[in-house]
Amino acid sequence: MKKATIILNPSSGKENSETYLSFVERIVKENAYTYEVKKTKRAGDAIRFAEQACANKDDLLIIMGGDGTVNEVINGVAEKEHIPLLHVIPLGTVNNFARALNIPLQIDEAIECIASTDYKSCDIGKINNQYFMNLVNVGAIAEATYSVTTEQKSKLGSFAYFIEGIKQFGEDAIFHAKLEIEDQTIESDTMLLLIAVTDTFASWKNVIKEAKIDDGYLHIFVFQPFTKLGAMSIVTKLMNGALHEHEQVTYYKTKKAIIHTDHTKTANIDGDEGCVTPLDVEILPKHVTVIGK
Ligand SMILES: Nc1ncnc2c1ncn2[C@@H]1O[C@H](COP(=O)(O)OP(=O)(O)OP(=O)(O)O)[C@@H](O)[C@H]1O
Repeated sequence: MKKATIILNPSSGKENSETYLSFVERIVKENAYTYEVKKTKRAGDAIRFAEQACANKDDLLIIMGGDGTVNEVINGVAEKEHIPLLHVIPLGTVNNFARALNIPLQIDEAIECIASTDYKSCDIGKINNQYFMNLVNVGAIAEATYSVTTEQKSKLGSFAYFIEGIKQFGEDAIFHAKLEIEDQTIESDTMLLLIAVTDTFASWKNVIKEAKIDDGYLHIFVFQPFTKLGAMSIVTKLMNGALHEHEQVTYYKTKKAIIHTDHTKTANIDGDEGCVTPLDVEILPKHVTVIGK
């Protein structure tokens, strides 16, 4: 029989992931898997459980949680020789990765996809000694998003990030960045740096049109300092999938970059506080196989 691990984060989203467990177990059994259920209690648990699933040579690893749990799993499996097929049941509030993979956001439908044979080989990003599957951003505006609470996210969705981000606008949010991209060195004052692997940003799918989940590239956007009014036009371009067309945004497509900033900045990795600059970023092409399209 095939082997599966189910990692369940009881604290994700509406905190109702456990109510779906028996349905997941039923579908897993019907598809001829033996399985183990592992419930997370704190940060880092999903990394450990994912490492164990690799060591156990599991065939399938099901993630019942939000983007934070998916990110931990990616960090657990990234360096391993055997990586199980991954499946995401999107139980968070934002679920960017599931959206990028066209996984149904309707939970019962996402559970039924366990039986699907639509597999996608996905790129993941490596940043210093961490991994990401969706998005890294750097800057005070990005840092402000740490203060977004689960309640705000549940009520306002992506707009919760914009509301917190906009509070940070001003001179203090400007920093100097030096980007080494292939044989170019680019220097710029900026308010925000964005590095995307997928086309999905703040729960909006298909807005970073340049980025395909399996194209083998990092998609880097450097935002020159902008005003609140300027931000409106940037958001409009973003929502139309035309961010690169904005005159204050510069776009680079690359497999690798080194990013320095003039003072210590922390990168926000897949929505959570991550590593401190300088950032050594690279793409690992088609590194994980995931159920999705
Ligand atoms: N039992 C638990 N109680 C409280 N927090 C937990 C528990 N288990 C894991 N966590 C925390 O939950 C985080 C991930 O939560 P989740 O998967 O909902 O991510 P998220 O980023 O909030 O998702 P989304 O943005 O999609 O809502 C983990 O990084 C860990 O810190």
